[in-house]
Amino acid sequence: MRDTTLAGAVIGQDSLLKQAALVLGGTMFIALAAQVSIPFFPVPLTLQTLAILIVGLTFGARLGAVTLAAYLAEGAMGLPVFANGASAPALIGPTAGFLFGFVLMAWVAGLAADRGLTRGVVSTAVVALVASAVLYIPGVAWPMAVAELAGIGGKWVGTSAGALWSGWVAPFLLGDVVKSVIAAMVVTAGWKAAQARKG
Ligand SMILES: O=C(O)CCCC[C@@H]1SC[C@@H]2NC(=O)N[C@@H]21
Repeated sequence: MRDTTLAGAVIGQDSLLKQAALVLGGTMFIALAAQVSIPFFPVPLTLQTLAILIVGLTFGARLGAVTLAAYLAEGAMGLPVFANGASAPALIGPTAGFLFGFVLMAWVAGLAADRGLTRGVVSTAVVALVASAVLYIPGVAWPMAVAELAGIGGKWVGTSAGALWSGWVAPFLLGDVVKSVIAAMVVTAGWKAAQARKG
């Protein structure tokens, strides 16, 4: 049977042990990428989204979303896995919408992978761009309204549309394009290598 995900083709996702190893490895990869950042305020530019795209595109929707849920759990437990070594407090800070949205982002990328849409560079880059765009829905909804509804205070809560654009969206758009193309190149190269190995 044809493997639907790259992780399945390379190491298999058939046993619980393999799935746990993938989830653990995925969270470590994302945590490392989170430390590569340019500390813009209030939202840093980081390599998290590149790592999340690669995880989602490689693991598929279910395991990708589980990996991101595990990543959030690690941070909630106090591990310094978020940007700039942050942990639990970030889950109610200005970037919390992005953090929770990472689960959705990995799921969207993984869904396309599960459907076989991530074999060519162009289609994979388009999928990665769509998943990157979807992330801004929770990313912006959080400071715009959700944090206030959740009873969270802060200068960034209920901020203006202009500030949302200049703090939460605009600085990252070019990077999203670059990260999407890199993720697509990595994943399609992975598929080529996996196929060459099979002969
Ligand atoms: O606090 C965290 O660990 C999350 C940081 C979120 C950064 C967001 S993700 C989308 C956008 N692209 C970036 O490079 N930075 C922001």
